[in-house]
Amino acid sequence: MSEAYCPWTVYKRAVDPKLLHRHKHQALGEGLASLIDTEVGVRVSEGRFFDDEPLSALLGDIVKKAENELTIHFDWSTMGRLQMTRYRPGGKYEWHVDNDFLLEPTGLQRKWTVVVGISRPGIDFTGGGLELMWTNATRHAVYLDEGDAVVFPSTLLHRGGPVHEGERWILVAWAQGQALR
Ligand SMILES: O=C(O)CCC(=O)C(=O)O
Ligand SMILES: [Fe+2]
Repeated sequence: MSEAYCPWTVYKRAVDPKLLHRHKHQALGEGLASLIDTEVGVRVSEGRFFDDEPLSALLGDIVKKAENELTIHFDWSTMGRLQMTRYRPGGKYEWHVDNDFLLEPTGLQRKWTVVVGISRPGIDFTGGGLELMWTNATRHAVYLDEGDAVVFPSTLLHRGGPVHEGERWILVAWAQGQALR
């Protein structure tokens, strides 16, 4: 039997955890906005957008590497702003896709999603974690240790499962480009 193809790839220790922790503390100091999505009620988390050009460039390189490995090439031009997200106990982000709207004011669409772990599963938090939906409604759990990055198409259904104890922090970035291309 041939090996199953899945359109995502995980890179261990792709980002220096020290840098991620610095950004986490900076976001804490500046204040996190509630990301509770009351309209559809799928998201209970807090976060903050921030900029770090060298980190964006690094994440862009990771996306290009993933495109070559997965042999999928989307038309994208920028990584856009980075997002720091915190889930506390009960925090979650239910099944969704990331490309379902155009980004103001650029009109760009998200093409690739990069999630980088900042907290250690089973140590800093229990429960939670990223799951990706693939063929035949199969759920694939992705365990991201601090510094690990996963790259997947923003069209893919995914969720951040409910955190039970502790705090789960992640960095999320998106390769963005012209819509419908
Ligand atoms: O919690 C996760 O791992 C997923 C985060 C996510 O899907 C998002 O921020 O768009
Ligand atoms: Fe998402």
